[in-house]
Amino acid sequence: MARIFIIDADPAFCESLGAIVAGLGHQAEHTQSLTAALASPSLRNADILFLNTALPDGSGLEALPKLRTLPARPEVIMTTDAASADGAERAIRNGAWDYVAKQGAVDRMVLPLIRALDYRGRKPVKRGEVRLKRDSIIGGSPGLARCLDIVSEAAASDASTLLYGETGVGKEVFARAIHDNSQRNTGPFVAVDCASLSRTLAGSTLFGHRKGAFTGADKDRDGLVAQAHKGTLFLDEIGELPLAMQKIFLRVLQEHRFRPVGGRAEITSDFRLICATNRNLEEMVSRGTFRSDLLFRMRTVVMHIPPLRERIDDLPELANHYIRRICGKYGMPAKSISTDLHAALREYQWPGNVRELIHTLERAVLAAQDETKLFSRHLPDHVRISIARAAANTQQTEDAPAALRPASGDVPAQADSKPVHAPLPPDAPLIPGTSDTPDTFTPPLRPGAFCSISESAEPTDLRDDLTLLPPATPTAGASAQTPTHQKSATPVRSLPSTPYSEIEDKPQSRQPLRPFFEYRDKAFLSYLIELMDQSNGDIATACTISELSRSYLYDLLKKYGIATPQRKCR
Ligand SMILES: Nc1ncnc2c1ncn2[C@@H]1O[C@H](COP(=O)(O)OP(=O)(O)OP(=O)(O)O)[C@@H](O)[C@H]1O
Repeated sequence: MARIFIIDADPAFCESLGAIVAGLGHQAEHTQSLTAALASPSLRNADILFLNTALPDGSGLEALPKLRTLPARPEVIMTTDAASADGAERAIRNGAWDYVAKQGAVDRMVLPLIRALDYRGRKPVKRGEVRLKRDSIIGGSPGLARCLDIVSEAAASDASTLLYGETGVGKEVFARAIHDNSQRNTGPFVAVDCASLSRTLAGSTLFGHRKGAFTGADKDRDGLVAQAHKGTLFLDEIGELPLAMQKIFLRVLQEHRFRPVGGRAEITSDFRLICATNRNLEEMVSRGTFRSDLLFRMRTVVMHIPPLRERIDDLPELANHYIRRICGKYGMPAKSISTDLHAALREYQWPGNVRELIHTLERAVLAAQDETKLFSRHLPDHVRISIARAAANTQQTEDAPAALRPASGDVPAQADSKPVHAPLPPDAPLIPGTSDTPDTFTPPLRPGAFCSISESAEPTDLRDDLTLLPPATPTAGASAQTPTHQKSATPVRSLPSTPYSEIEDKPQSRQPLRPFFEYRDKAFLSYLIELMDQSNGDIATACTISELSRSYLYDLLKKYGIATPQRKCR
C-alpha cells in the first residue's frame, strides 16, 4: 500500500482525490496549506505527493525542490488551476513527475497517479541519501540537490548527457562528478572546448592525424576522441561546434569509429559523451545552426544547472570554502565574513556565477590585507555599484506610485494639521545623535518660524527619494548628506572610498543607531528647517545658501512637510 499526500487549498478536491486513492487500495492524507503539510509527520514517508501550484501560504512550484528531497523522495504530481507552459517547464525541471491541470475534474489525476505508482513500485521506495563523490561540489540548496540526483542517475549508466547552464555555473565540475561516480572513473576524462577549436585543425584535434597528412604533421598523433578511450569525452560549448564537424561527430557518436586525418584505417574509441552548453540548442535547431539528429543523440540525460542567483542558499558555504582556500593560497591567516558581506553577496546577481564569485572573493581577500574580517567594503567597486544600483532601482520602483500620484494641490489633506516641532534649543545639534541627550530627535525650529503642513514630523515615506540623492556633499555643521539639485539619471548611492577601519575620528559614542533612512530623513528635515529659518523664509536666499535649485528645494520642502512661505501658518 502506497502513501499519498495531497496538498491543496480546495477541501472538496482533497476529499474526492482521497476517495479515489482509497478506492485504489492506498492510503491518503491531505492538508490545505504548505505549513500544515510540513507539520505533518506522514509527509516524510509519502510515496506520491499531489502538490498544488498556488497554496494559501506559498507557491507549490517554489516548494517543489525541497519537497523532492524529503526522506522518502516522493514523486510529485503538480496540480494547477491555471496551467501555463512556463509552469509546466519549471515543474518538470525541478523534478516533478507530472504537471496536471485540474480543470474541475479529479479523475484527471488518476492516470498520472497510476503511472507514478507503477514507477514507484519498480524502484526502491527509499533511496536514502545519494552517496556521491562530490568533493568539488559545494552547496546544499534544493537546486543543487536536484542536480546531484541527476549526477547519480547519469553516473549509473553510459547514457549521453547534456548539461545546460550559464557561464561559470559549474558545468565542467558536474561533468567530472558524473565521470568520477561512473564505472569509467579509472579511465581518462578528456575535456574539449569546442569554442576554441580552430576550423582548420578541428578534425585533427578531435580525431588525430597521420604523419605527413598536412604541413607540420611530422608524426602520427592521437586526437582527443581516441584519448578518451575507456573514459569520458566532455565537449564543452557544444553549440560552437561547426556544422560540418557536427555531421562527422554524429557518425562518431553512433559508431564510435572514425578515421584520423590522412589515415586509411578507422580506429575505435569506447568513450562516454557528456556535452555542455550555455546556448539554447533547441532554438539553434529551429534556426538550422545545430543538427537535430545530433541533439537527440546527445541528450539522453539532461541537466539544467541553476545560476547562482537562483540558489543563493549555497552562497555562505561556497564563500567560506573559497575564502579558506584563497587565504591558504596567499599564506594568510583565515578571514571571517561579516553579516554585511553575506548580505551583499546575496544581493548581487552573479552573472559570471561561481567563477565570478571566486574571483570576487579573491579580490576581497587581497583588499582586506591584514584585516581578519571581510566586509562589503572589500568587494570590487563594480560589484558594489551593481548592488547599489539595483537597490536604488528597487527603491525607484517602490516610489513610483507615489511619484505618479496626480498633484492635488500643494498641500496634502491632513486630518489635523498642526505645528509639530518643538522650539529649538539654542544649542540643539543638527545631526541627531551628536548631542548628549540624543534619545529624541528635536528638529531645530524657533518659535514663530515655519510650521509643518503634515501632522507628523515623519516624511510620508521615510525611505522615499533615495534616487533623488546625488553623491553626498558634507556641509559643515549641517546634515551628513546635503542634497544638491540634480536628479541623477542613473541613481547611484555614493560609496565611501575609505575602509571603515581606516576612518579616523570615528564617533566615540556607542548610542543605538536608528535605521539609516530614518536617520537620513531626520537629518534632511533638520537641515531644511534650519535653512528656511536662516533665510527668513525667503526661497531665493535659501537657494543661495543651500545651492539647491528652486524646484528641487520646493520638492524637498513639500516632501518633508515644511510649509513654504506662501503657505505659512496663520
Ligand atoms: N558547486 C560548486 N562548488 C564548488 N566550486 C564550484 C561549483 N560550481 C562551480 N565551481 C567552481 O567555479 C568555477 C567554474 O566552474 P566550471 O568551469 O565548471 O563552470 P562552467 O559552467 O563549465 O563554465 P564555462 O561555461 O565558462 O565553461 C570552477 O573553479 C569550479 O571549481
